[in-house]
Amino acid sequence: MPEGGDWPSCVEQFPLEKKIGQGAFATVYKAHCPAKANVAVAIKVMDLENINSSFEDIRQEVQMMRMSDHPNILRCYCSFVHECQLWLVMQMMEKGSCLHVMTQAKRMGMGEGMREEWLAYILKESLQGLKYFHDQGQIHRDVKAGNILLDGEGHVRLADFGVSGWLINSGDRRQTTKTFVGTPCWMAPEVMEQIDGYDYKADIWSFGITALELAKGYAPYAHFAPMKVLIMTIQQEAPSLKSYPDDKSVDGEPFSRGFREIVRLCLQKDPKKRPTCTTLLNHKYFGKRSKDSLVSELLAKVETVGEQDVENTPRLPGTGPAYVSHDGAETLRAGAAGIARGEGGGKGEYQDTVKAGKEERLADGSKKGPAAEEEFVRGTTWVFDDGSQVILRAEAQDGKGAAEGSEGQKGTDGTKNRENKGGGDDDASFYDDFEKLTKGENFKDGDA
Ligand SMILES: Nc1ncnc2c1ncn2[C@@H]1O[C@H](COP(=O)(O)OP(=O)(O)OP(=O)(O)O)[C@@H](O)[C@H]1O
Repeated sequence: MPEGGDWPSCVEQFPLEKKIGQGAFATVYKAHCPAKANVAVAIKVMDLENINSSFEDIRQEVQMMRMSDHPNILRCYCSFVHECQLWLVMQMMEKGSCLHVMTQAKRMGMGEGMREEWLAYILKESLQGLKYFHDQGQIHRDVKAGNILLDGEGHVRLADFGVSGWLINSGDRRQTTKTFVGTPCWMAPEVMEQIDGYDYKADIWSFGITALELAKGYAPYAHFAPMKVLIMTIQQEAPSLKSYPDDKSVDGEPFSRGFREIVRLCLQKDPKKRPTCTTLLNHKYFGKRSKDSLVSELLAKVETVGEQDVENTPRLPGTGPAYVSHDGAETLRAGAAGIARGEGGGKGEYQDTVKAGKEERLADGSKKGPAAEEEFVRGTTWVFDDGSQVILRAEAQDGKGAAEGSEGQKGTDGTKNRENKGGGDDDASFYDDFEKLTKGENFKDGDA
């Protein structure tokens, strides 16, 4: 392994061979580095258009990534700018991400999700990597199966630390700053609400969602449109295996009590109640875990990345990035407070509610009594990967709320807005349109 020493930092030293992955913001290629004994590397190429951080910030973070030294953290060897792209030269993990492995396994007829002994090992290793970040006072912010990488020997490394913080929607930069916030399905409720801020416990929530994702092959609300994911996460009970049509493992076996317990502990809505990585690692569920069957029964069957063409598998609706647009700290702090954290949000009682002013409006246009005394902000906008937007707007003074759903990039000004300034019938038709808008119809095929 070519650790240490100076790495070259020019494109000529990394002739790209094959595309091995496609994310929302980056394309990943395989290359070999002649100056480093021809070692195989993975190069993540990101358009600078998508990057919202200063080069100094990125330089410092890459420096930190380069210095990260843990068996469960992906190494970043060097980075440089080429034309309008940022190149990150990283350690090659031959089997790609857990998401990639699960997609391949499904295609081979091995079913959806991983067997429990495989995923328990992967979770334990990932948790060790996450603990390393947390011990250094860092938050990962984007823990998910797509960011857990595997090699052929069953080594597990957490990737993309810090990268999410650099990104913005490349859409309309003129109008507003769009801060990358996360991927709705994995986002903790407190990250969505942005009321009191959030801390490293947000990663523990994402870890719990990832546990379910590995178990069943997709995140609990992945089939719902992003706005719905936000509302469900905030309003409903925390997801669990019960959120799926059946709660069995891919081999038809029920998941262990230990697994259910880990998921329950991580997916507590109150971040303070969630355990730390250390507490989780001390749980007997993570006691003795072997990679043997993962390697022989799964990884041995999965092709090495770069040996097959990368297909742009369409994303499920709730699995694309989401941003919050804001005009300043004030708005961001209040964030999605405009999304009702409904008292009516019990299990199976999902309601499309948007709180506006001092009222809570239901999907049928009726009102549901006085909402909690919260400060509402003007114009909190969630922007999703497909360009669709939902603007939650409140006029606290007169109690009349307005919510707009808009489809991005339509019309000459770049936006097509659907306005509603309060009022029952208008509300009902707004929600009809809103429902249509968020059904996922706007998700383009091939949006990977
Ligand atoms: N170091 C690596 N070694 C091998 N394969 C990699 C490596 N990094 C990324 N990949 C592959 O490339 C794919 C795309 O990676 P990328 O980080 O751009 O997107 P993602 O994490 O899958 O999705 P998103 O853009 O939503 O974060 C991964 O799913 C993985 O299969």
